[in-house]
Parts: sequence; structure tokens; C-alpha cells
Amino acid sequence: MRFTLREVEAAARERLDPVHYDYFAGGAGDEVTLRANEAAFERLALLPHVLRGTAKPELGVTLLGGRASMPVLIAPTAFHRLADPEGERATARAAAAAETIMMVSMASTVAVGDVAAAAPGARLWFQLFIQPDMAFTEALVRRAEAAGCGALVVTADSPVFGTRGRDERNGFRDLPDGLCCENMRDGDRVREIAFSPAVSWEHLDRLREITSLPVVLKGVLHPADARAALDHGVSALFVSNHGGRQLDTAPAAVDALPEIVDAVGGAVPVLLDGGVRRGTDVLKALALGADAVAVGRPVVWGLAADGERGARRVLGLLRAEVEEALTLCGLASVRDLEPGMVRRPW
Ligand SMILES: Cc1cc2nc3c(=O)[nH]c(=O)nc-3n(C[C@H](O)[C@H](O)[C@H](O)COP(=O)(O)O)c2cc1C
Ligand SMILES: CCCCCCCCCCC(=O)C(=O)O
Repeated sequence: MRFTLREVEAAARERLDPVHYDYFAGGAGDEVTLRANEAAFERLALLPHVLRGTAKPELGVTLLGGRASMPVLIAPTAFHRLADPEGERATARAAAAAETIMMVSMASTVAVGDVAAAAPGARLWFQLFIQPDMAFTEALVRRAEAAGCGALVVTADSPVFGTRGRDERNGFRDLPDGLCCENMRDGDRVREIAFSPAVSWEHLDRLREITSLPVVLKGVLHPADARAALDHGVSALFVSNHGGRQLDTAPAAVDALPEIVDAVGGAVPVLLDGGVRRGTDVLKALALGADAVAVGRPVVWGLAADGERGARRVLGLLRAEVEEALTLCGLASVRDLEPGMVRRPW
């Protein structure tokens, strides 16, 4: 039995090909941001209330018209079949069992329609790197719609693919034979994902014209971009530095959160990912104004350690930790968290 996410990661590391472990674990540059994501949560202190007489706390949240049983979602991560033969199918079943939302990566190794078919009842959102070929972007959107996805998560932090030293040193450039980015099929070929600096706010506007799905903008760290995103009609903002895999030395996600929350002023939900490893991290992010958080690597570790069961275990651990931390803070609901409960000790 594994009792913490750290133990799940250790188990995953034992089972994974070391090159694939490095791909999942690694970050860009000197991995400053990668480390900062977790360290920033550790530096924050939670200030609990006492003697409130609260019952079992309420964890559920409503996001973009859909409900999640807890404020912990699954962030989009690529290549789940490197971790488990069932890949994204297993992750989606774990998400369905936990009644939470899974963001399916555009770089999934199972096509989004097959992910949906494998996990009836799963709440899926589709993550999209807008392709400069808007006709192909539109084809991707139609696949996500046909699969029943409830939102598009547009990743805006990747005008180029960040340089990850571990992958360079390991020579990891391609998926092994038999695996590919299944969503990228186009007739009898599989396209490469284009990371293009030409993608702009105009592309986002065009995207909103071709779909009625809500758009979540992922990778926002600058408050001015948060305000621009509202002007461009996004339905939610997703504070993220891509798990420290894009711009190294970008701020830790939780450090960037308060300014984004301030800029958004409650107009749309705010999500956050990066470094969430404990239930107390979830409480800190929610207290600072996030409506929910997402986890990337922890779910991959669960999958690699024990397939669907491992992914369920990770979500179960986080749920139990959130519940316990809320009780210890004297709160009846995740909605009761407020900024005054987070302190920066010195
Ligand atoms: C192995 C891996 C693959 C990822 N693939 C994607 C992706 O396809 N699309 C995307 O928007 N973000 C991707 N991300 C970033 C995650 O969505 C998320 O922002 C990050 O993992 C959160 O940090 P955490 O791993 O500390 O929870 C990936 C991250 C990892 C670790
Ligand atoms: C290192 C192998 C090349 C991968 C090209 C496709 C990557 C898909 C995007 C995954 C991602 O966002 C990530 O952080 O990794």
C-alpha cells in the first residue's frame, strides 16, 4: 500500500523505462520552475480555525456547468501509454470513478473518441495546441465535440516546445514503434504537433467562432494576459507554467495566482496546476482564489505504478487529504476557504 504521492512516484520510477521516467518527471532549462512549484506550496502556511463544530466537509465544485466531486482535476499530460498499456483509457476510468474531470491531451496515445468510449460517464475536456492550419484545428475540435468533451483547454504557453535537458541527453525525440499521437491522424498519415509562435489572440477568436464549447485558457501567468483573455471571451483561466516544462524561471504557479485572481475579479473561474502534491496544497490554492486545481505528474505516476488502480489511488489519496485538512481547518466546505487562512511565515 502506498500512503503518499511520493511513494507512488517511487513505485512508478521502479517500473518505468528510465528515459520515459525522465520525460514525465523533467522540466525545462535548469528546472528552477519545476522545483519552485512544489517549494512555493511548502513555504505557505495554513492558519486553521478551531471549535467550529463542522460535520464532514463538502468537497464538490461546479465548473463550466459540470460538477466535480472534489476540487482536484486531472491536468492534460501526453503519452499515457508509455506508463500503462491501457493509457488514457485507464486514466479516464479512474477519473469517472472519482467523479472528477479529466483533460485529455491533444498528444494522447489513445484517440479522444476512444478515451470517451472506454469510460462511460467520464467528464472529459479536450486540451488543444491551436494549430496554424486552422482547418486541421477545426477537425480536432469536431473530434472533441463528437467525443462529448465539455470544454476546450487551449494551451497558450507553448509557442515553441521547451527544451528539456533530460530528453536531450537521453535522445528522447519520438514515441516507440506502435504508439503515436492518435488525435493527429489525418487520412493515412499522422501529423506532427506544430508549436507555433504565429498563434495569436486572433486564432483564439477564430476558435471561439467555430465552436460553442467553453474555452479554458491554460498557461496564463501575467495579469495583463488574464485581462486580455476576458476581453477575448474565455470561459475560464488556467494558471500554469506547464509543470516547469516551458519557460524556466517563470514563477511558481501558486505565487502567480493572487495577481491573476485579482485581475479576473470573479468574472470567470480560475484553475491552477503545478506542484500540487498534498491536500494542504489544494487548500492553499483555493484559499488564494482558485476554484479548483489540477494534477499532472501524480496521475501519471499512479498509472505507471498500478494502471487504473494506481490512478484511482492517487485521486483517492488527494481526496482524503483534502477532507482531513478541511476538517483540521474547521471548515464545512471548500467554499469557506479565504485568503486570510494563508500566511507567508518568515
Ligand atoms: C509528462 C507531461 C506531459 C504534459 N503534456 C501536456 C500536454 O500535452 N498539454 C498541456 O497543455 N500540458 C501538458 N503538460 C503540462 C500539464 O498539463 C500540467 O500543466 C503540469 O503537469 C502541472 O504540473 P504537475 O505535474 O506538477 O502537476 C504535461 C506535463 C507533463 C509532466
Ligand atoms: C520529446 C518528444 C517529442 C514530443 C512532441 C510532442 C509533445 C506533445 C506535448 C506534450 C507536452 O506538452 C509536454 O510538456 O511534454
